[in-house]
Amino acid sequence: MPTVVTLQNGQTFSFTSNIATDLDIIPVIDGSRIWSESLEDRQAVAEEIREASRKIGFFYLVNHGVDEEYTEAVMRQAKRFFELPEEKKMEVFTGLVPNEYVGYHPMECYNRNGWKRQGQCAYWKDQKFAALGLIRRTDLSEAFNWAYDPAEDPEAVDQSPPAVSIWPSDLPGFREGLYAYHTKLLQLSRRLTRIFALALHLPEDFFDEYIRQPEAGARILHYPQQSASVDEQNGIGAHTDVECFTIVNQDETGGLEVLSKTGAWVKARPIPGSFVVNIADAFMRQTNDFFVSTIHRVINRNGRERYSAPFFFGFDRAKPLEPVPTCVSADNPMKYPIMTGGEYYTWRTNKQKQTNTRNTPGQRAN
Ligand SMILES: O=C(O)CCC(=O)C(=O)O
Ligand SMILES: [Fe+2]
Repeated sequence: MPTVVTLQNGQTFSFTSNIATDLDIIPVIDGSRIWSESLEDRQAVAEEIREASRKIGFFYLVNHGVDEEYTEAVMRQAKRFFELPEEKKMEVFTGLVPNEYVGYHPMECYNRNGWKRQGQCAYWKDQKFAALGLIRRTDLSEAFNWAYDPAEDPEAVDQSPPAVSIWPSDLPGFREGLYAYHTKLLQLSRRLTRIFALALHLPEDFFDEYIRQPEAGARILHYPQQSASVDEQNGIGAHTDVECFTIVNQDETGGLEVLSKTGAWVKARPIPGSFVVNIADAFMRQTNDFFVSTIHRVINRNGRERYSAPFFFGFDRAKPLEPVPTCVSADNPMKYPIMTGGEYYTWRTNKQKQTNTRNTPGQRAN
């Protein structure tokens, strides 16, 4: 019997086996050419990215130009933060900030894949109901998110938007370490956006006006080693990302899995020095499904603690996500209603925050 799951973007999907395989379906792309002076080189890498983005929606980027000084520093800061006592981390609880995804997301409080039966709910622990099936637990991970801040963007055109992130007290160097990384990833993402324009057979500067003030949030995550089975619990449940594309910096533990088009879970094994890049929902909408936003999850049964740092890049909140002209035609009209980036992100953020079992009605974002 295939398992059917409904995601927060409304999409349903199914898979027949919950066991991930090692199939090599995620291409490894040499990113050095995205920085090349030669348009031919940039077009060549763009064609590889085009194929990856429409077939699987995931690729590894090696030789991406971000020094390991930054990728390692962000992991060190992650370890420092997650080692703090729970009450210290709860000082920056995300439930305190309506509409924004910033701050601390506690362990085992979210349920990304929409499972109904949660460990915290007493009724499912009752013998007579427990007999109805597995007790399913909320995601075994904790996260801290921070947002774009024009003061940390060397290319910012407008310094007026307020910084929305919240920061723990008494953790010197934490904010600085995270923003040093964030600024490098902003630079890489702006460059990649130009390559995505070429990949969509558009002029290279086509999306430039969308990324002067981008939506660019990031998070650090900690996944303890799980002892529960994959059927009972995930590190982060099956989901798609919200913005245009995500750049994931993962440690050497492993655990990220991608759902292939044939319904098999495939391991995105760690490749030292690489980033994993994936297409997210706003880009899939804008390209009228030409690029695919692929379902993924994390299961850490690898015998050690896992840390990761995804960076989520999206277009300016104020701009309508107009269809990409090379992806619509009389025979292939736009499938989605047009809304601004901001309207789309806010809707999705609130949906996600409401799966947090710790939000009290007073704290709930809406
Ligand atoms: O930890 C990872 O490798 C991926 C995390 C992820 O998918 C997310 O935060 O959206
Ligand atoms: Fe994700």
